[in-house]
Amino acid sequence: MSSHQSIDQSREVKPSSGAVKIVEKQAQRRIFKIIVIGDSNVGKTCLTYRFCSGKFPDKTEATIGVDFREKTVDLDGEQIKLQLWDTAGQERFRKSMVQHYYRNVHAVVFVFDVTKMSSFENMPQWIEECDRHNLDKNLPRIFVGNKCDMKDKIAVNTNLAQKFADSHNMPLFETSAKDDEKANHVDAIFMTMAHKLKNAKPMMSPHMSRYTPGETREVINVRASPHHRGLQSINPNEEKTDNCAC
Ligand SMILES: Nc1nc2c(ncn2[C@@H]2O[C@H](COP(=O)(O)OP(=O)(O)OP(=O)(O)O)[C@@H](O)[C@H]2O)c(=O)[nH]1
Repeated sequence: MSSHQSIDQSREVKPSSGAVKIVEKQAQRRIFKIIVIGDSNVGKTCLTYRFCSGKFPDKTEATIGVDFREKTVDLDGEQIKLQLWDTAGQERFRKSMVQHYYRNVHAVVFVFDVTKMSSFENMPQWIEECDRHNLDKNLPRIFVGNKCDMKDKIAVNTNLAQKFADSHNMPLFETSAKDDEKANHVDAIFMTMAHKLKNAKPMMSPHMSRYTPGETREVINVRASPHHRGLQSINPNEEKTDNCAC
């Protein structure tokens, strides 16, 4: 039995009620957890914000712990919810949360900054971190070079990035969270992932599905002032709350 079916059964509802139909529709919606990882300052927050809110954030600060955003997308008539876990790149802001990132993950987006060679050179370490946390090597993975709008500062050329992506069996996307003309391109990254997930993965684990009917956007262990990014704050001092999907 799928986790969502068990939600349906836990609700006492009358089959003829209109409200029941809504509940059932929500309960059947599949949810996928995608973690976005890479060095600090490469633009993980801006990419997830661009996808979920359709714009480049006015202001960002280093992520503390993890920011959590969601977007529901329509794939061939099926509503799929993508939960994007925007993780802190700075080691000191990751420590307390890191074990939560890697639970029940369905896909990974690796991000580097095309203007910063070190962010590309550190990629093997991010892959190793995934391995250390026993992430299934067959999970869909996408490799993203961000900040392509800074054309005169490009340090990592496409050939090099493509070679790395090929050697790790990942598609490469070079994009810009900032450039409005590339907004569709950012969408394409996450929609490609959604398509891969739709075909590859059946359901959320039962542990996570407890939270599936809600439509709220939440932040776990957020930065000091998340509101400018359109996020809601849970208690920033709590590592884990009842609303935490980890
Ligand atoms: N030019 C340009 N700047 C960008 C782009 N994406 C992000 N930035 C800038 O890069 C800086 C870091 O962006 P963030 O999205 O906060 O980076 P992050 O990877 O989430 O950083 P951490 O939270 O520390 O891990 C900010 O000043 C952004 O404005 C982009 O596509 N082009």
